[in-house]
Amino acid sequence: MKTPVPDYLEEILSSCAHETSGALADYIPELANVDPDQLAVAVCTTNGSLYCAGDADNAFTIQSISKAFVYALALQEHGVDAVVKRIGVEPSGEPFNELSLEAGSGRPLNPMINAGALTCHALIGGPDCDPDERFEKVRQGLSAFADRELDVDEAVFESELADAYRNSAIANMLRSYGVIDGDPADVVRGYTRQCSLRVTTRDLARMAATLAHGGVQPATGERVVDTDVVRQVLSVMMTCGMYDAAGDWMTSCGFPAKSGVSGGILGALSGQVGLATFSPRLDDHGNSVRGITLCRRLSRDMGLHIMNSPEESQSAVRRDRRMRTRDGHLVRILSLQGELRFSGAELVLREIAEDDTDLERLVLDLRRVSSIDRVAGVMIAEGLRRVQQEGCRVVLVDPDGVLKVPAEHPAPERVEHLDEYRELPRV
Ligand SMILES: NC(=O)CC[C@H](N)C(=O)O
Repeated sequence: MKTPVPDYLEEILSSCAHETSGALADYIPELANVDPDQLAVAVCTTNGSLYCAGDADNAFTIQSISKAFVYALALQEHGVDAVVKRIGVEPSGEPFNELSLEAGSGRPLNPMINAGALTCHALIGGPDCDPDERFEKVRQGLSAFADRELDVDEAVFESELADAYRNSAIANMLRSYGVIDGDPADVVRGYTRQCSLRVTTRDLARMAATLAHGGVQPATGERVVDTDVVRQVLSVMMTCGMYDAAGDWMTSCGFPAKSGVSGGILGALSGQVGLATFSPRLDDHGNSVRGITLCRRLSRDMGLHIMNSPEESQSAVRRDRRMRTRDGHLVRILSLQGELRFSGAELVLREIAEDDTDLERLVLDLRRVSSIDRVAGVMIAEGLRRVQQEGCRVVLVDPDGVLKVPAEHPAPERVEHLDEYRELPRV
């Protein structure tokens, strides 16, 4: 059997291949020289399966997509609180290269606009780090996300640096307000090199999958950043990743994403997939026109919108039986199923709490439960502790050990199967 995923990706590429609206970014002269018809998509799951279509191995510069990853590296190095003191997390509603700081705090509004990204670059390695060493830390960090040594497109770098008046103005503003230390020219140079790192659509999908996988690179198994760092990065991507088109993006695509002026878009949905698109023509916000069309399709077809209503889920309680043992004890057997989270655990606890019979034995059959998350585990363990305290004997049928009972709670009895109770007469 040939998996249908590549055919699907080919199909969505051909459905938007005819679109030619938008324009190449030309404020970086070298970017105006690329082939505008390039088109690619790549999807990488959190278990490392990668699917590509179109020009997925064509190289282009990462540009603003680097901001999400350098933010991750800064958070990892300094901790979330320290970074949030320096760079805000509010969507700016302004173009990415606006000269603006948050009223009151004087911080850049967020790390996805240039003011925040320049500040973020400067945080890597601390204030005394040599600028070349700082860039090398950034390059190595991004390479770890991609599982490939990334290098710089020197022509794009020189081309942007020669014309970097706007970013120099922003860096000088940051220096004058004491947001960055050191020479603003070094920060602009390092940041511009960071934006000139060369990637392919395939690389971006791998980098995205590392975010979707909680900071662990799916192919290497290497932890690149911690889970709390990833949560912070994805949250800021969700609210600020598409600049002044963030609201439109949220409603139509609804997954955390970051775009760059060379035409890439990277998106990540926690626990599921990382994805990337590449098409160089941009809309007025600086986002790839066909990239947005592709992301809308992917979101709709693959159910990636984080606000989608969950599919109708089964009740956590699959069966509820009462029996009396031969020696006369009343037993209630609750058979549970599925993935137990807060609402499932609440249902189970309510069923037990509302039991007005003189319950002497409670059997929880967990063989059809696939997982119990942390909150549901704590709730059920506490419920069981309480019924045990009231003198009820609790038995778990949990051969796979899905319920982890905290050490300080009385350990319930565990049996492998229900045979002991199966032949008993029903009440
Ligand atoms: N939106 C972008 O991709 C902008 C990145 C570009 N290097 C800049 O700083 O202007």
